[in-house]
Amino acid sequence: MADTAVAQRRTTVSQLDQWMVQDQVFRIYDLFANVPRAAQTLMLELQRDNHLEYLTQGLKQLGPSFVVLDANRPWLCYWILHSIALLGEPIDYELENNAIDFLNRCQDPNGGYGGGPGQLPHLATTYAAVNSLVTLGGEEALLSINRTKLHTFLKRMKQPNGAFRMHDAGEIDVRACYTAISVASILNILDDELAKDVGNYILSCQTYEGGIAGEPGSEAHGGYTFCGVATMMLINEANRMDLAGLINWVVSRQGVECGFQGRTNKLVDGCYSFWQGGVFALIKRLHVGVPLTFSDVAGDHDTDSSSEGEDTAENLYGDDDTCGHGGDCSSSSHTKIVGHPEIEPLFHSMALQQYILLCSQVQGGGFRDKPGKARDYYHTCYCLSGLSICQYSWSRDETSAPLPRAVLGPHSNLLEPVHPIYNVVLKQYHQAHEFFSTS
Ligand SMILES: CC(C)=CCC/C(C)=C/CC/C(C)=C/COP(=O)(O)OP(=O)(O)O
Ligand SMILES: [Zn+2]
Repeated sequence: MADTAVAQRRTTVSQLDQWMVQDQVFRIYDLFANVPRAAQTLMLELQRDNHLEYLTQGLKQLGPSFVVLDANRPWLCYWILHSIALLGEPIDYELENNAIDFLNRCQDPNGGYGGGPGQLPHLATTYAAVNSLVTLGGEEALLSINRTKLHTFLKRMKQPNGAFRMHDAGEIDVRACYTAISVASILNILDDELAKDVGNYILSCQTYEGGIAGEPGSEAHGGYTFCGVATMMLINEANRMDLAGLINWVVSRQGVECGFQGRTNKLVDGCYSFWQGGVFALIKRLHVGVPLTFSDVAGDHDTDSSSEGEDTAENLYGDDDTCGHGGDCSSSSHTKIVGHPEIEPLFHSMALQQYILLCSQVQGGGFRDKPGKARDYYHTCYCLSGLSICQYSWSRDETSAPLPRAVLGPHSNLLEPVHPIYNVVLKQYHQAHEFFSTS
């Protein structure tokens, strides 16, 4: 009863909020539909220079000794460095050295990374630090990670039920499982002891809705669903999940605003472009889907606007699949995989790019949750990561070139591809993989 009352109250509150967000979003889409073609192109353009400027300023503000006072600094490093890598830009030599030095000082003598020098090692900041160093790449960054001590830290966080704690005496949840297994895997220190029973714990967090919750008995959420699915893939147990239920849940999270919400009856938010969009990239890697119909129907794709010559966002969706104001992005028309050598994504990739570029992108640089909110580095990282996922969502695998028509806006919007399990740029992942396979 109590749960039902909470759910009903949330539905009512959220309905009002949702109308207000939709009003703002649809105003932007109306504006887009009514401005001249040149202005539309400008609106859809990824403001590379401004994003780079915003990101570089952020890195500089962290300073030579990264003196910002909070426990989030390895995260800030990762969000900024990964965003710059997604843009395909190099990092200034001095800033790179500062970052390596700073992260090294966050490393605990007994393994793992804290939020700042001398702070308790924590799995979330360990993940952020390791992904930052993998993103920087090169011997100095990769060799700075004490893998033996890190393995000891991971074993200390391991629980008898198979899950992990975030830190000594900290919370046990799906995030902890993902961050532990992700760093162990990318550093090539994943063994049976670390993997033991973690799959059982993740399975106990898959809810009746089909998504994955942070802990058993909680509500399915995009952030935890990404973590849970990625973990299951890393331990080769993804097929133990209710995949049909999972797909059903995640396809239903893309709304008429074109972006994703994190959970049922909540608001759309740019960061879920990756947390939910990434789940689709993971599912594609599993080569499962509903209904899986592989056939040679090249040329039969409703996102192909090239023959029309009018590349407005609405036209890009074709007649029966509009995802602007009237369309329903969660319609079953998206839940198919067809074609060879491409794969039609299970979500509306063009609609999501529209939300990211028109609603989350801040023209002066950076990305935000939604119109009316301020930009920040977290949303910049996850909007760009989600944008990259979209751009490669039609490619069968990582060796296929991205399809030009899969990229909304000018082709200069194209970002680097990511490895969807770790969320590091693919090239950096391969370098780290090779490095840690031989050392
Ligand atoms: C790798 C790693 C550490 C991943 C973290 C994954 C992640 C984003 C988890 C989400 C946590 C959560 C329940 C947020 C809800 O916030 P909210 O209630 O403000 O947002 P909502 O209304 O959109 O649900
Ligand atoms: Zn967000």
